[in-house]
Amino acid sequence: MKVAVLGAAGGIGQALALLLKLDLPENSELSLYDVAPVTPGVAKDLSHIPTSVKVTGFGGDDATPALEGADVVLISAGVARKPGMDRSDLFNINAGIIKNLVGVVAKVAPEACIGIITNPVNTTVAIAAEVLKAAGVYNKNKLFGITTLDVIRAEEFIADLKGLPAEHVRVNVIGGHSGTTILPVLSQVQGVAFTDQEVIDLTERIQNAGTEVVNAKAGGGSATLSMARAASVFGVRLVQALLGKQGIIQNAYVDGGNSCSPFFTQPLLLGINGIERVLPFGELSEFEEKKKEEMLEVLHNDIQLGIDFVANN
Ligand SMILES: NC(=O)c1ccc[n+]([C@@H]2O[C@H](COP(=O)([O-])OP(=O)(O)OC[C@H]3O[C@@H](n4cnc5c(N)ncnc54)[C@H](O)[C@@H]3O)[C@@H](O)[C@H]2O)c1
Ligand SMILES: O=C(O)C[C@H](O)C(=O)O
Repeated sequence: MKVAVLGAAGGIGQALALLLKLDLPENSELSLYDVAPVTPGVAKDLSHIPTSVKVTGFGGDDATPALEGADVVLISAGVARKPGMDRSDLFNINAGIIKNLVGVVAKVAPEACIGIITNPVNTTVAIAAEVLKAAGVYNKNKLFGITTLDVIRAEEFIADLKGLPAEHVRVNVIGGHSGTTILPVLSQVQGVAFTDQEVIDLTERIQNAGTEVVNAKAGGGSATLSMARAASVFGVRLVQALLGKQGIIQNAYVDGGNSCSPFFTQPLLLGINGIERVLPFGELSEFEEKKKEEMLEVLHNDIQLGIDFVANN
């Protein structure tokens, strides 16, 4: 399997490349691309780590050589937030980046699974879908918004609050990836009881965790190391499923035929062709059902913004 990382010289990209070099299945190929000229050097640096994962790197304006033969494409190319910004403020710059890069993927690696990291994810995934549709190569089972960071954050926050090993906590996070569209389904967490106030506080903290990091980095960007971990978990599990490993369930933001939204984050059974089955997100508490209904207008508007962007550009 060949995995390409687009945006590979960035804060997420370099850390993600390191983790994939270490964690991808034996004899996988890792291809790095970024407009930054340092990218071949990032690959050379990683190539000195003794694993069977072979790394190549490409800089400049053309992603084509990095995408040749790619089975999975992970995209973190784009700008990150500064304090005072919402993820939607990144749209004006990142929309064009995603449109252009996915256009190259459509030409060079039309069968690849695509994982979008670049914000605003609620919108950039819709942009990617429209670009792939226009190229005649759209496969809804192979396009993912990577929202795994919300899941690992929820697991850590709950473990910390309840004094549990984070490795033993599993949380289903649904919706999208911005503010109130991020909905952790705390009522489904096994073996843990929450007071009503804990549910309110935890939900808000998980929804605002990105901003927590942006503010703490004081203008130095947004989450990179935790995102690299999240994206590497997603990427490695997707590759394992593509290679035939059974029973891999992963939440991601997808065109899953959910009646509540054209794109929605929910549990997925992964398989050799990407999404094998979209799984139900299960029963929600009254609080969660209310939060879900409240977020849908924002989510729908975010998605429409992406559709309109491709239609008009
Ligand atoms: N999905 C999530 O949960 C999540 C989490 C954290 C960050 N993000 C998003 O990921 C993106 C990247 O964040 P970062 O901290 O790595 O930013 P960064 O600025 O450190 O890195 C971005 C990289 O993209 C590259 N780039 C820009 N335009 C490009 C193009 N056209 N082709 C190829 N490469 C290009 C830049 O050269 C840079 O190396 C941001 O949009 C951020 O909001 C998403
Ligand atoms: O918050 C951001 O801008 C980055 C990312 O979406 C996050 O959740 O950390």
